[in-house]
Amino acid sequence: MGEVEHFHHVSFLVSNSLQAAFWYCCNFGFARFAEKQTDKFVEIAVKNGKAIFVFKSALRPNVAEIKEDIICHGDFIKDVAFMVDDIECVVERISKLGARILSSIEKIFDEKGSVLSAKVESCCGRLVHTLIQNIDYTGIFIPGYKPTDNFKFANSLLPVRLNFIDHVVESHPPGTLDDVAEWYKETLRLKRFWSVDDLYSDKSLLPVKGWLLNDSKRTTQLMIAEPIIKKGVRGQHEEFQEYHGGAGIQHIALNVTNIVDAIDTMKRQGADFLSIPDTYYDQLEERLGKTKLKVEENLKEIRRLKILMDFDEKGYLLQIFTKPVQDRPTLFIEIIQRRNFDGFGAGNFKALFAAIEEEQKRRKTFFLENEPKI
Ligand SMILES: O=C(O)C(=O)Cc1ccc(O)cc1
Ligand SMILES: [Fe+2]
Repeated sequence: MGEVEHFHHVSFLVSNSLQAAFWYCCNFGFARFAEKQTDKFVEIAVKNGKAIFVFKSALRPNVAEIKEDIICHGDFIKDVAFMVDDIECVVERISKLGARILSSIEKIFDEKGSVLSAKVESCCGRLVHTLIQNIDYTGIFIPGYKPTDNFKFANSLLPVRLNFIDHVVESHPPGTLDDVAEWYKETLRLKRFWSVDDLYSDKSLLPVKGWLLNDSKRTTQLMIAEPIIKKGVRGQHEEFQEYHGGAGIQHIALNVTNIVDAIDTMKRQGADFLSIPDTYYDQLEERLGKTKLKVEENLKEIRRLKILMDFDEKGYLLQIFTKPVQDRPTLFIEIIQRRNFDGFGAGNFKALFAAIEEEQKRRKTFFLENEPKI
């Protein structure tokens, strides 16, 4: 007991929740469905399938609880919320470990029933984790949120179907993964499922260390990553941490059943993804030609839409990554489809890392000598 069941939602702290929510609805097919307002904050919840994002902003100046956060990080993911089976057990373990309990267990309720909820600090910068255990809640989201209609304009767009949050990736400073993995094991019972000490070891690209942590049923996938520092250049995690202001969520992957349809629609409606060279698809088709794997999708469409593909003898995954989704080069979104393949696209790391480094060079954040002199 005392285990995580699945991601419940992800909550962003932003300067204007209305605009952020609208932007996510237009780009990724979310629909606004719930809202909560207090004297200090407004929160807007958007949903697509089981994936729920919440955007929170302050309604007045100098709100103490978030002042530091907003000054330091800009718009960012503040809270990765988990559904747990026994909140008392989890909170007790967390307090024993010495982590701060930001809100102790509380029963929250409205006319649709109740849940137990608590909030704890994480070991990932200023990220927090809300923990939720259901009692008998039948409402739309969490007690206290009122239903809202979707944005009229977003309703008129072509639909995009997402399923759920496939995985979340945290970016940590170099040399800290052991402690981070230990923290998630001791608190949330997330265990290391696999680890790669060098996610991509080609000498021409910058290495990243990444470990995948899972709950026992493997429905919650949390990846923790850190850079392996190289002189003279700023890798993707150094760039993230420098612009974000420390450790934080680097990307969120959203699971889909039909990635070709989803990406075709998202691209038509303006979502901006990393570009992949044609040579990647020449090599992919050659490698696929040597296997007996049956691919349902049209490879011409995969090439046209610049979707990445990795496979083994049993199945395959298709994935694509957006450019950063705010002014700073920090958080990005991944769309992923799995067909009998629950690993990570190790065969895609080269293409992904090359595309990210290309973007870094374009933004002039890759080489350290280009650092702006303040
Ligand atoms: O391939 C994926 O979807 C991953 O999530 C792996 C990953 C982990 C860390 C990175 O900096 C980049 C990619
Ligand atoms: Fe990912």
